[in-house]
Amino acid sequence: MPIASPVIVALDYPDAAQALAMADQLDPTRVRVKVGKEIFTRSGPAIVEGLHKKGFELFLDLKFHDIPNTVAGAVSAAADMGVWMVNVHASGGQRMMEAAANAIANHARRPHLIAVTVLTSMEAADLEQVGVTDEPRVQVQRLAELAKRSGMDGVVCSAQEASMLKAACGQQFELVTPGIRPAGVDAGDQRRVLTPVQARDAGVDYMVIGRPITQAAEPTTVVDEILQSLA
Ligand SMILES: O=C(O)c1cc(=O)[nH]c(=O)n1[C@@H]1O[C@H](COP(=O)(O)O)[C@@H](O)[C@H]1O
Repeated sequence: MPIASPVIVALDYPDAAQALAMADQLDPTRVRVKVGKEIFTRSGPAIVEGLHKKGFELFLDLKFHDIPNTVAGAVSAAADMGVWMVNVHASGGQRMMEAAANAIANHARRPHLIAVTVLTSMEAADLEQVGVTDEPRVQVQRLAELAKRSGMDGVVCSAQEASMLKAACGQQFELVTPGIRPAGVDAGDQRRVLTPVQARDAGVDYMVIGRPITQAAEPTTVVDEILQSLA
């Protein structure tokens, strides 16, 4: 049965034991979890299996970005693992995203297929260094519209762009937003941030939250506080 919570906890840990220990403190009926590049590179599909066994719906965040044939195969492998959500980089282009969508179109357990627009750690100066002179929100909307045309279910963006994208791409187009920081919590390397309540009010569907929970002295208290603030 799908869970109603918008919260996805990013399990960014250097080993499976720590990620699984954190998961043991979380309730799979109240939050989803995300497996990213650090833990997956260390532990591989075993960490996905371990979290599935604990009953979690899982976002496999490997941000595939390669030639269409390679990304199609990678997304297909993710679907075979039974993950709930998987992502690619929208900047891989329309043919790459269409190949990814086609690869899983008829999969029995088709995951949500999401495209990353502009990383939430990037601001205008970072984009300029890679040759994009538009403001982040302009580039985000450009890539979100391309992702929609290419058959993606939604995008990863900052909550700062959520209301703009709901207007541009429609209510059904899913918005997954990292860069979430409860008031007073250090932004770290994130640049385009909002609080959980601001993100909800902006219309996001899912919020990815890592260090504010995983680095807290009492992670479960932080999860409770976030969920209560959203209730
Ligand atoms: O795709 C992602 O999940 C992602 C995209 C993005 O633009 N920014 C971003 O921070 N993320 C991921 O979201 C998580 C955010 O973690 P915290 O900054 O610790 O809350 C990390 O696991 C990032 O890899």
